[in-house]
This record gives sequence, structure tokens and C-alpha cells, in this order.
Amino acid sequence: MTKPICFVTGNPNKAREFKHIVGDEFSSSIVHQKFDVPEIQGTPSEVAIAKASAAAAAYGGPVFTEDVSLCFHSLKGLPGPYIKDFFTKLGHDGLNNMLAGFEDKGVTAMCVFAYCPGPSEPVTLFIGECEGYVVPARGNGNFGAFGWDPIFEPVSEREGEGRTFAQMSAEDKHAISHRGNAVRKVVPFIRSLLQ
Ligand SMILES: O=P(O)(O)OP(=O)(O)OP(=O)(O)OC[C@H]1O[C@@H](n2cnc3c(O)ncnc32)[C@H](O)[C@@H]1O
Ligand SMILES: [Mg+2]
Repeated sequence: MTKPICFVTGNPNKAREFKHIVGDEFSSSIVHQKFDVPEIQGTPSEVAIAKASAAAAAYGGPVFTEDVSLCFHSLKGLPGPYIKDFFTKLGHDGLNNMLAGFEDKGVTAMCVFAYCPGPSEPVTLFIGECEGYVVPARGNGNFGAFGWDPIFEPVSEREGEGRTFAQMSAEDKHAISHRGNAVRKVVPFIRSLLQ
């Protein structure tokens, strides 16, 4: 018997936001599991392909993985896919300080969903982006905010209320976020897989 599609992630916030964006549609057809798979160095796409391949091999069936990058324009796209280590070690203040010498605080949040149908199979990518600015932390602890949400102010907010992701309701964040944009691309694909 073939295994159900597995969303492999060790981050419960990712699974929570995915479910919030999609609703209950796939709740009986997608399982969630955590595997510790290596994350290689490379571009966001290279990292995502390698992670999905490793996850499919570990699971022995079809998987989705999700990789998030935060690309600072002044730093030629770094930390990019290495944001987790930078954030864990430097925190919100440290990430702001990295840009202290630069005028341009622009940043691209990128979410890459990768689908791998099984061990040694090719990987398909679904990429969502959101443009923003790195700002001093605002709204920590609100609305289930996590990670670097408090220091990410979407470009679209500059003209409006100037909220960071951490100051927005989940609905408002998902309407424009890197993850919302990626999930909206991947949903029709999952539907076609389940037909
Ligand atoms: O097991 P996986 O799925 O890899 O989960 P992870 O937490 O290791 O996730 P990544 O490798 O993609 O690293 C991305 C980092 O960015 C953070 N992050 C991801 N999505 C975010 C979001 O929407 N808002 C704020 N921070 C986010 C996350 O907490 C990590 O520190
Ligand atoms: Mg990770």
C-alpha cells in the first residue's frame, strides 16, 4: 500500500500556519512527521531540493518540505537559507545590527515548498516571496508570532499602518506572506495528487 503524503518539518509553527492557510481540506490526507535531515549549503532552491530528497528517503514515500530564507539586499542575499543559525545566535537585535552600516534595510522573505514523490525521485518546487524591511522588534508575542516576525515589516505596510508580521493578525500575515504565497501555489498541485 502506498504511504500518505507527509509534510516533514521539525517546526510546529510551520505546520500550524500551513493548516491555517489551507483549512481542513487536507487534514485527513496529509500526515506530519519530524525527521532530522541534513540542510546543505547553497541557494534556497538547492537547499530545498536536497532537504526534500533526504526527507523522502527517510520517510520512504511522498513528502513535502518547507524551507524559509531571509535575504538581506545589502548583503547580496545573505543570510538567506542560513537565517535559522543567524537568528538563533544573534536574535532580533543582532539581525538589525548586521545592517547598521547600510542605508538599504530591504529584505526578501522566501518560502520554498518542495515535493518529492519518493526516494531518488525528482523534486518539484513552489516558491512564495514577500518584500519587506528589517526594523527594530515590535509586537513580540502577539498573534502566535515566531522567529523573525517582529523585525519584518512588509513593504505594503510602509504606506499603511507600518505593522510588522508580529503585529498583524494571522489572516493579515497569511494574505501577503512568503508562506501564504507559496501555499496558494502548492494547494492546486496537492489537489491533483489526491485525485
Ligand atoms: O524542520 P524545518 O522545516 O527545517 O524547520 P526550521 O525551523 O528548521 O526552518 P528553516 O530551516 O526553514 O529555517 C527558517 C528559520 O526562519 C524562521 N521562520 C520560518 N518561517 C517564518 C515566519 O513565517 N516568520 C518568522 N520566522 C520564520 C524559523 O523559525 C527558522 O528559524
Ligand atoms: Mg530547518
